[in-house]
Amino acid sequence: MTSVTMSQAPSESLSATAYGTLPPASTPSARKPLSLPRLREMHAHGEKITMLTAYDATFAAVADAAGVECILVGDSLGMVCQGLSSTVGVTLETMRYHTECVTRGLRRSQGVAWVIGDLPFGTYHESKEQALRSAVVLMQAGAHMVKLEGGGWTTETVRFLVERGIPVCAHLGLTPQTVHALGGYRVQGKTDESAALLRREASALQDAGASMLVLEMVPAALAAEVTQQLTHCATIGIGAGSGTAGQVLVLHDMLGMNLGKMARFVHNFMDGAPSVRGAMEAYVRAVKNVSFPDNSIHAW
Ligand SMILES: Nc1nc(=O)c2c([nH]1)NC[C@@H]1CN(c3ccc(C(=O)N[C@@H](CCC(=O)O)C(=O)O)cc3)CN21
Ligand SMILES: CC(C)C(=O)C(=O)O
Ligand SMILES: [Mg+2]
Repeated sequence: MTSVTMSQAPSESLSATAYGTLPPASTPSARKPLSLPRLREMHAHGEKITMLTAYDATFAAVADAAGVECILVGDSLGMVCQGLSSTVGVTLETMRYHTECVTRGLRRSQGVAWVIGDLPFGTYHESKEQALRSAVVLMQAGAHMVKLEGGGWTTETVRFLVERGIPVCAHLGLTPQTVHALGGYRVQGKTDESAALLRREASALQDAGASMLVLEMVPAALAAEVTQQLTHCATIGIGAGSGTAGQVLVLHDMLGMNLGKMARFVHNFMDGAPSVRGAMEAYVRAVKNVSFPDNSIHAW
């Protein structure tokens, strides 16, 4: 009893000084902020990592309050918010603007989510120096980490950013920024050769210092294998089955809202949920207890 009082009193006064009055300890916003050490701990303990996209202040605050640990300001906003037919047309200025909206919402709601800014097409392709300049724009907008798409050719860039204190999330499998080279939004890593290449690239990205790796639209067995192979980099799946260290979905998709047809890996969490926050809480529960994704429905 004494130890509880002793350990709570100093942290309460410290928090009150730094952040003003905190909500009661039972509210989600009283959770510990996610950090790279906390991420490593979750990964090591096999606790699933939850991620959703968000593009504005209110949705970010609600997702955080629902217990979503990571918020990805995805360049999918080009398709979802701007009505583009791919993510290729999204600019760094647009990503900076939405990253600021999200981080402002989290600041005002005392949210603790880990914010990942998606580097858009063409802003990290030229050189590692260009990538650093682009990453700095998103970090100064409040992101904690940047994400970039691609395999071997990005490893030098990943190392350059990580050495300079910028946490990096890599992205393999279906990389939407290269949709025109891939010939559509198709499953990747189906052949022995492409699966072997993906395994090699995943290892190289981990060695370069990436602490997360999105695996998009790859067979569940391959994603599970890569997840086991990476001990220092947490895989985050989307259309990659239930064997990854965490999951991500596009916000509008999981709320049942889409301009075209839904991808197979999507589940509408508004089904049976009383509110948007309830749907997000259902998503967090389903990812944590590994009931989403269902490999017989949502994966390849
Ligand atoms: N709303 C939204 N959700 C996403 O998941 C998403 C975006 N936008 N924009 C960026 C990329 C593009 N993504 C996409 C887009 C289309 C399919 C799709 O049409 N999938 C079909 C066909 C699969 C196939 O041909 O093999 C499917 O049934 O899943 C999948 C992922 C994923 N990302
Ligand atoms: C689908 C996720 C991984 C993404 O990159 C985005 O939303 O832009
Ligand atoms: Mg993206």
